[in-house]
Amino acid sequence: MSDALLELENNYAMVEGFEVTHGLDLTVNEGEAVGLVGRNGAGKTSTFRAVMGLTPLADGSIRYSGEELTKLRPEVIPTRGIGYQPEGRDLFTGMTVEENFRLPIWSSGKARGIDDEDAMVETIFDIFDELDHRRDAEVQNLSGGQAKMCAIGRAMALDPDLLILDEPLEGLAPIVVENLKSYIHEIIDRGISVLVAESNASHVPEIVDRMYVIERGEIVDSGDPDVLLEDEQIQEMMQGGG
Ligand SMILES: Nc1ncnc2c1ncn2[C@@H]1O[C@H](COP(=O)(O)OP(=O)(O)OP(=O)(O)O)[C@@H](O)[C@H]1O
Repeated sequence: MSDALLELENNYAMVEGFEVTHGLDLTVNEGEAVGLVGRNGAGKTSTFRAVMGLTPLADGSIRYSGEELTKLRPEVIPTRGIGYQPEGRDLFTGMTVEENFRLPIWSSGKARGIDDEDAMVETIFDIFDELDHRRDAEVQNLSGGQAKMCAIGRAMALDPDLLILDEPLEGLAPIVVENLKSYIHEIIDRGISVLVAESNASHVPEIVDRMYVIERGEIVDSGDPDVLLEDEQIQEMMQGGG
């Protein structure tokens, strides 16, 4: 028996009436950190949005702990244990850092079986200790690195078993990238599985155990990130975008 947590099989994701992934298969096993690497426009975001029920599939299945997700409404999916950090600076503006963490718990904490809202919020601030003194800051006033931390922290609010991160390191200064990587390592060390998209493949071997390469909506290779990134064809493919 496999210990698969998330299983995408034969996915054809549709965006604005166009098929943007073509028979995509991808698996994340329990406790695993997996990368999805490809140029901008390759289909990483569409794949993640399909998992979260935000982009429809023309065909295929997405199972999480054996349950078919494509039959669920999008608001139910995080309550099954999947946290999602969308690409970019997508936070609840006009609200503080702490309110961004509390909002998912207010709306869906009960459905996820979270009894102690305060304890959950403090667990997030324990990981992202740098945000502790900014807890009352409105999120639009955060630096780029702090905003990414807040977005990942918010994705942790429903105590996920799997965290999906869409380009968490994008647009950050090198020192901030190192900082973010150490936070992601801490999350992995806590036993949370991670699926992370990156268009800059160089960061990925330090974070993940296994990686998929996506090109024009298809998985073209998968395996050990260090080995894949040595491959000249993959190096060529990654250049000229991302
Ligand atoms: N709103 C949209 N309308 C039309 N086409 C779209 C839309 N969003 C994405 N696409 C197309 O879908 C394909 C996959 O895009 P997707 O955003 O999933 O790729 P990506 O690998 O995540 O890249 P990026 O990092 O740039 O978001 C691309 O060809 C893109 O042009």
